[in-house]
Amino acid sequence: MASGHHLLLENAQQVVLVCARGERYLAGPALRSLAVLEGASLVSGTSTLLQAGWPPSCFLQSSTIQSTWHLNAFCFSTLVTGLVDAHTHPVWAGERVHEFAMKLAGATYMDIHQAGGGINFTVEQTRRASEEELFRSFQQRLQCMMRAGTTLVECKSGYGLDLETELKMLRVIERARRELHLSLSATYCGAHSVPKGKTAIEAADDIISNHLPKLRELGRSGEIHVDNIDVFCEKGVFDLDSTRRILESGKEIGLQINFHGDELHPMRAAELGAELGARAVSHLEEVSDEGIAAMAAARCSAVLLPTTAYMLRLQQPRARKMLDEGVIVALGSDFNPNAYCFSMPMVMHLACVNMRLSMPEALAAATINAAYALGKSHIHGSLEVGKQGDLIIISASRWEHLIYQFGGHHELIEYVIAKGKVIYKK
Ligand SMILES: N=CN[C@@H](CCC(=O)O)C(=O)O
Ligand SMILES: [Zn+2]
Repeated sequence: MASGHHLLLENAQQVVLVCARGERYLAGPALRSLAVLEGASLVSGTSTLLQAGWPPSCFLQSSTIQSTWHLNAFCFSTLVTGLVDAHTHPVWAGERVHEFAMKLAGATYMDIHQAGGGINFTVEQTRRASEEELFRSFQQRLQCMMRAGTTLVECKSGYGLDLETELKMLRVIERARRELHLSLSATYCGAHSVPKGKTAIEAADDIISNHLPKLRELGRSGEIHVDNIDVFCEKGVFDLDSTRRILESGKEIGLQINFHGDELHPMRAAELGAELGARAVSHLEEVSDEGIAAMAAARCSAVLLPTTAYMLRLQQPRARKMLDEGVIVALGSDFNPNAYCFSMPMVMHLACVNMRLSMPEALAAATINAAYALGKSHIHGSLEVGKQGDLIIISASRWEHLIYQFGGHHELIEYVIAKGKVIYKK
């Protein structure tokens, strides 16, 4: 064994790099086959082993590795780059299992929302919860995501709506970023719903005049780091004009635009996202043909959320048309009290069956393309030199088992490794 490395994984059946030429995303024909090494080994740490003549694509670098691991005899194991979850709402209090029963009995998402349930119900519970309480439940949810193979996760605020509670949520996300092993992308989603007692225009004014200046101040002082800005652009929530005003103001203070659009009604949100230079628009069940073309041209990624369409029995987003037109398709779990799913392997399975993605398309959407949607594909989303050493080890001869075995990820995932360090062992 050569010296100088920190993590050496030998004799894997397959090593799934996803891509190997520094691509920032995969779209079009590049999705037909992923970069997979057969019968390979991998090292994460220093580049010493390059001298031992190993293929350079097997070398990762991480500056934060604490100890040396040497895992051998993986002849029945496959290494896969860590999964990226591009859309979650993981910080909240209370529960909404009763609403699942209402939906099964025929209520729509908007029936429940307009009757004061849904997001507004969770807002009341979250406002009452202490920061510590929110952190504890958030930490447990991140653990569940991690055990399902997620190593980078987007985390939204948006169950506060008032400045005080939005900041409480963002502090919880910031604490997790500093204390826990997973990588996080923080999203300010103060326009997730119109708060009681305000119109959408008043809520937008409050966000633009009060929330965003405070975020800029806290970002400058280093107290809270926010990456993205989000709005729920939907009929009866924020219309296109209010959405535009909020997103433009967010962009002015340096946030990446990444918002909910064209979910329940066609809103021309995709067209807006393309025009504003958004990194991503999520949902898109009701996207127009023009919206798809505009997103492809603008390299604005589509974050598709198979759990939502499944849970709410919505029409599926037209993923095949998006892929055929060259849109960068990413996936997210949409974990929230409405769609309670931690598992990106299950999300990929649903994307394949219900949205007709191939397995390579689904894995790219849950790794390099999800990282692109978060502006992080230069360090996440594939196993390549210079990227963070995030990967999972599954007990299977081929990576496709991770998607094929629906709900089987707990049995399959043996190890989760983040920044070159083992953070979970089954
Ligand atoms: N559509 C808006 N937001 C969430 C649902 C949040 C909730 O119902 O609490 C979503 O992405 O599905
Ligand atoms: Zn959402």
